[in-house]
Amino acid sequence: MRLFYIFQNPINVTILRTKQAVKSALQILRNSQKTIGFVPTMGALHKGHLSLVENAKLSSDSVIVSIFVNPTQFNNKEDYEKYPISIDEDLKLLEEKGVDFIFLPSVTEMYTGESLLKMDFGNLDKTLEGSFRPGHFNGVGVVVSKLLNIVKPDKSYFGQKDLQQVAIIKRLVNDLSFDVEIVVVPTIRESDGLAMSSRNVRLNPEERLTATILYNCMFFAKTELLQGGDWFEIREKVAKRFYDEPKARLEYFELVNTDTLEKLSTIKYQLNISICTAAFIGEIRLIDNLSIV
Ligand SMILES: Nc1ncnc2c1ncn2[C@@H]1O[C@H](COP(=O)(O)OP(=O)(O)OP(=O)(O)O)[C@@H](O)[C@H]1O
Ligand SMILES: CC(C)(CO)[C@@H](O)C(=O)[O-]
Ligand code: BAL
Repeated sequence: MRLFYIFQNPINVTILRTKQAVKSALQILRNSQKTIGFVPTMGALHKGHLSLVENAKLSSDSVIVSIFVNPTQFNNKEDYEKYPISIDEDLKLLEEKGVDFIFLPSVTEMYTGESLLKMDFGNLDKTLEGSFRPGHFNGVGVVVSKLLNIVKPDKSYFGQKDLQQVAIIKRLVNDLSFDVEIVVVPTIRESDGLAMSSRNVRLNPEERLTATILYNCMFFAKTELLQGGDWFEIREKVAKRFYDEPKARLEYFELVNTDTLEKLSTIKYQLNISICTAAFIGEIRLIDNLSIV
């Protein structure tokens, strides 16, 4: 019985709720030359997040995961209020994965009053998500800067699913000389292609089936492009597929340079190209992207 109990609780994860607690706990590691891998999240964890944790475990001595639903990156009040929260389940999953520390700050621990700092990333935050979620990347830029300053990791892990976020964070880290390596982890998908996302739990069963339209359209477009198809004709066909699906509403479907996010109309003479898309499935807004070349 006792052995069983020990087996069920093999790892001791430490929960840190304040900046000071993070500082003290990680200083001990730094003093003994241990490398620190950091995975920032907003919780409601799934296999996509766990893949970031696995990558961190492989290349860092100690792993810290933050769970913080950052209010300043939500441009839509209802999206913030309905953002899925499953702390108990999250802690269990992270403990099973062998994470060393979980940073679980409150909003008042992260923000004292209104955040006045404004970040401008040029074209990077004006296009794609930036056009539809005003202020979103300012909120992401500020909170990621705060988290990196608090944790001071050697490496920090982000998902390719949020391609624009990756481009912006790389730029942020470079421009502000954060001493951290940004590691980008491929998108983990369900067996039918849907990118794993915390917001997927808000889809009803019918919407969950419809949600495959994002991946299916990107896959269709990629196949046509690689066979020499014209981008604008392909996009017309994609728009029609969305139009014919009453539960889906397309916001954008763009061909872009993966690093600069510059919009493209051909895959000729270029490398590093992705399709990026966002769509509402019912009331739930999902994003995804697919690398072309
Ligand atoms: N399917 C996935 N595969 C790999 N990484 C992912 C995946 N989904 C999210 N991530 C990454 O996990 C980190 C935390 O993301 P976050 O907590 O916002 O989850 P999410 O699933 O993207 O939620 P949502 O998009 O609904 O806000 C980000 O770096 C994000 O890119
Ligand atoms: C990077 C992040 C944790 C900042 O709140 C968030 O944008 C996310 O989960 O992708
Ligand atoms: N991973 C994206 C976070 C957001 O939608 O706010």
